[in-house]
Amino acid sequence: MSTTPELVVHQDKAEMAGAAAARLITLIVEAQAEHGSASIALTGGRNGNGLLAALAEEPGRDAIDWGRLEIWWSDERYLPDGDPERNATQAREALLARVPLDPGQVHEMPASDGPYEPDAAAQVYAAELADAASRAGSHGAVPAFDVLLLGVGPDTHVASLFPELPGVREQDRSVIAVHGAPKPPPTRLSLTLPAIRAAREVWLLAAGEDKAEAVRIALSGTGELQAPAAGAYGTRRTLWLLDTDAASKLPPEMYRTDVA
Ligand SMILES: O=C1O[C@H](COP(=O)(O)O)[C@@H](O)[C@H](O)[C@H]1O
Repeated sequence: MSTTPELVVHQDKAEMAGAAAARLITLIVEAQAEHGSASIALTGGRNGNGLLAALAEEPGRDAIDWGRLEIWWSDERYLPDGDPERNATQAREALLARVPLDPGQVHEMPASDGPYEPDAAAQVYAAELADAASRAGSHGAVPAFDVLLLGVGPDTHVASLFPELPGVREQDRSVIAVHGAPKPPPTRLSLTLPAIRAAREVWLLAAGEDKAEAVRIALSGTGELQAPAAGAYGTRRTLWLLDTDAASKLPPEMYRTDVA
């Protein structure tokens, strides 16, 4: 079931990151109250890491019960463990190493110096997700993440699903290896659109002028093959968190500027 995108525009990238961090704290606390533990899927990229860094600085982070939070990724750059370009390395530096998380709660996608080739690595992560889903009593291939975060690339890519590449067409698998990505590194691992759509909430983050055209295209009825961001939505809520530059090509009646 698709949910209609809600758009919130913030003054600038820093305000957007701070507001998104505060919003994420609230969501996690509410999810923990509602069903015991919370599960979130992180994104890489500038805006995803900006949000995590803002969360690390936010005093409200102490409201989160860090022992009851499962952390996953929506995509990963297939690089050696600890590589500074890996999404997991950047998330560790921005937040994860600064909060009390047990390693068993942090579900990184496999690294290129591990035992798996990219396609096997995707299968291994898919199996880990399926196991977590079944332990949570779900019949789906992935857990119903409380929130799944996505950065929107200037070409409308989300996770590592790029326009017109085979990954964006995938309907059967939850995780795929991506070969020949137009953005370095060329080899990546990614959740697919059906896996993304299992999330209760999907938040798409975009800040900066270089994202304005991608945001316009994705929200103007373009199909998901041409604009993967258009195919990313949650079962309860789809939220686009933007700054004024990224929203500059949208008609103002499409969005609100409050931070509710
Ligand atoms: O390479 C990636 O890029 C996207 C977007 O990054 P941004 O820096 O343009 O915000 C990111 O969401 C994805 O996780 C990452 O692997």
